[in-house]
Amino acid sequence: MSLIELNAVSRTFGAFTALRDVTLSLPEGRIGLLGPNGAGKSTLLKILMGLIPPSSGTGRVLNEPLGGDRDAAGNWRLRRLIGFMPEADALVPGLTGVEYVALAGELYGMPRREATRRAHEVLSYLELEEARYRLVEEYSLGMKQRVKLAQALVHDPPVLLLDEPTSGLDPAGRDAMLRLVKALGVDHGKSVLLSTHLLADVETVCERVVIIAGGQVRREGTVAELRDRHRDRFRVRVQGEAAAFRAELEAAGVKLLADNGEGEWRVGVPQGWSNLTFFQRAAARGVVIRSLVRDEETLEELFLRTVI
Ligand SMILES: Nc1ncnc2c1ncn2[C@@H]1O[C@H](COP(=O)(O)OP(=O)(O)OP(=O)(O)O)[C@@H](O)[C@H]1O
Repeated sequence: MSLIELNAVSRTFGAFTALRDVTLSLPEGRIGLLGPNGAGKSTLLKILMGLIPPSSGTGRVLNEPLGGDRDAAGNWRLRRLIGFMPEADALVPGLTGVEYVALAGELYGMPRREATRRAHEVLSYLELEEARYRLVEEYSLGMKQRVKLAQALVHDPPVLLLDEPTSGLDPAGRDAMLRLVKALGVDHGKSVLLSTHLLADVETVCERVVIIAGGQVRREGTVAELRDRHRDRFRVRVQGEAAAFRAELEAAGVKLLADNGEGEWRVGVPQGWSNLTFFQRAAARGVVIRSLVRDEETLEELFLRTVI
């Protein structure tokens, strides 16, 4: 089944357009929603969760329409399918960890006893067993992030929408959070939409990535596809009849991306082109290649180029 289908979804706040014409079709799995601050990630998650409606466009999550029906108990059907971890500190002071997570369970429509039972289970899974009877406001930042994740998991939804789950964490806390999120996907079969501005978070956890900037989808695909697409760059330094050689390369479909004016070029090559192809063509022209190195664009460079 498709995880998310969006058809020309836009969202405005007054005169400001936070999301513009977002059309997406995403399979189940672990998906990174990657974009700089203000890109529209939180707005998109809130629309998927049904917290705010789109201004225009339609969509489905696991086949349930956005803004769709309520069940007999008056709960949005969509909300049962989704666990949402907001970026903002949504903790309720005065409650212990277990009370807080159980309350979230009741808000998702679970009977109280079941919500409490699940709260204990989920807190143990997230390594908060010891802390579960302490007040949430006394938790460290890492614990607060985990208890927010716990409340998203309490009703055992198939889909998790996580808004910047590593926000504010130190490297060890970040690693721990990413490990937990990945395990929820790999070991427990949850689909995860992980919103972040950190490419490394996406690379650690996700199979696919949607890059969003200025309220628009800029790229979408598997993380591997995005990498592969950029294995076509070389840096080449030549000696001899450079101009004729360069013209020949361009005629063969090589793109000159940069020329430092001292005989070093940065080029993009067509498919099937190898190191050997350079040497063969150079030899035929009487040109000497003094150095030839692959010059892959890193995913980080790709991301920056995409969003700027
Ligand atoms: N309720 C609102 N009223 C007015 N503007 C809003 C509202 N919510 C979001 N925006 C604006 O929409 C844009 C996108 O915000 P959004 O929070 O979706 O971005 P984001 O990608 O999640 O970034 P961040 O990581 O900084 O939260 C921002 O310019 C923000 O100021």
